[in-house]
Amino acid sequence: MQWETVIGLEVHVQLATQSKIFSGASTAFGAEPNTQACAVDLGMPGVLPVLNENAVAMAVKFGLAVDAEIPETSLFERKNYFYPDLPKGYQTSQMAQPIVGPGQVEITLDDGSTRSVRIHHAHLEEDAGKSLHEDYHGMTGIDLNRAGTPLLEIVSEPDMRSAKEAVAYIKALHAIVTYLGISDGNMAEGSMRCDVNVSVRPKGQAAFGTRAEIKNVNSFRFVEKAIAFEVERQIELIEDGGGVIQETRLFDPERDETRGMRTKEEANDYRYFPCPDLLPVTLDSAYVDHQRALMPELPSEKRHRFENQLGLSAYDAGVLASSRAMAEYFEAVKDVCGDAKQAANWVQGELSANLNRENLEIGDSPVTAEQLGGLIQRVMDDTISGKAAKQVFQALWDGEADSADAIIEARGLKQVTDTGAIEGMIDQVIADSPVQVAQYREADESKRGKMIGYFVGQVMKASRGTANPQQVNSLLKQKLDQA
Ligand SMILES: Nc1ncnc2c1ncn2[C@@H]1O[C@H](COP(=O)(O)OP(=O)(O)OP(=O)(O)O)[C@@H](O)[C@H]1O
Ligand SMILES: [Mg+2]
Ligand SMILES: [Mg+2]
Repeated sequence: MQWETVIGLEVHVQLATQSKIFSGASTAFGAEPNTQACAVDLGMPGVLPVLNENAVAMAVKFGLAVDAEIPETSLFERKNYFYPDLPKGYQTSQMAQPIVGPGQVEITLDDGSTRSVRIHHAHLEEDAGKSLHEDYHGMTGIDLNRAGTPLLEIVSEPDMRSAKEAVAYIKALHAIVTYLGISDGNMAEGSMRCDVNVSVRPKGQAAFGTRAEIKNVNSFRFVEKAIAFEVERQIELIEDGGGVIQETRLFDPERDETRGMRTKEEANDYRYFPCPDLLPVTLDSAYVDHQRALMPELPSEKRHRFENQLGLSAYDAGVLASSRAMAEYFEAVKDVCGDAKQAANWVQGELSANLNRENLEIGDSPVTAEQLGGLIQRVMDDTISGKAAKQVFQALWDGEADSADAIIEARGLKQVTDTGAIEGMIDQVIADSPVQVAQYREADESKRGKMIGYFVGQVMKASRGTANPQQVNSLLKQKLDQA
């Protein structure tokens, strides 16, 4: 039997506000446990939540970035459940009337093809606290610092059909939220967490199979592994005559497997009801237009501009626009050297190879955009050869000096463009190679182009690579053709 995988994702994005969604407590990461949870975050009696306007603005910007409808009215509701990290006994969330309506995201697969994934909706909610199982000698500690941190939960339609598509989708969301500056997107610190819903069905069947939901998968690689394991588990279950039950599972990154946690609650188990402490949120079109005007250029817009205005290939444009940091670095290099194609080649070639090798993000590159732009300038104005440029790059990377010019000077890499000096070397090579010269002069014009390579090589060797190859070529031609 041929099986088809169906995937839908719930992605929780931590919004980059300074304070919490309903209180003034700080959201800074890494503070001492329980120093950043105030009475509002804990739901103490007699306190009232006040909605953080920045969280609203961020959610609206996200909605506009995915072509979503922004409903005029949205509503906060209480989602009631008991858990030690939720002392309030309910999470303030949105259900029936979320802040962002249906939209869509364009995803790019490894082969460069694109497709669209529909967004069902996105809603605002508060985060819960965190259980700390490791550090307390057999006891579980509860850190409530995270309680009340604003989250945007982005719920996709079950539109993805492979782990690769799911990863491409998360990457597309990551690019959007970091471009918008509404989240730092740091997956290791939990700023983006995915619940992965997976089901399988016989190929050709219209109805979906029963889904399992894998909670809190927090890296691109784990998403891929969790899906691979889950798909196999479900197919095996069904082929053995059993069935998948709708449940919440946990991914164990040490064993690359998912394990059952609890059977899935139905929405009505949560007894959602409108939060009596918070007014409905009403956004008029002037507000939405204002937010639209504040939006920066988005990944897909940048990609199209790189392609259409700067003349880059679709592939190059896609890679360079994939993160805001990469796009900004590339544009800074281009502005210094004045040539988009050269800038693209160097950023994706030499620079990326070095970053990958040392496992660095572009933001941590030891070579700055100004330095790389300066180096490319020296290649373009023929001060150094392409070969010498690689040496200079490496020296910049190693911190040998702080500009390409200083390294070129110190290492004596300047190309010889003085015609007299080059002519002297050419004359010497011609005098030393009587046999080759005779062969060249007897040969047809059509063969000479190839034969000249020998002489160019000799002259370059004599100059230790510093002669300008184009100049060597044309001067050699003149001299050899003369006699
Ligand atoms: N048969 C299916 N196979 C795979 N994914 C599915 C299937 N049915 C629904 N999904 C996906 O599951 C997700 C359901 O998320 P949603 O937030 O609506 O509900 P939930 O998981 O029940 O609620 P909660 O927010 O409490 O986890 C969506 O992303 C949807 O696309
Ligand atoms: Mg959900
Ligand atoms: Mg869910």
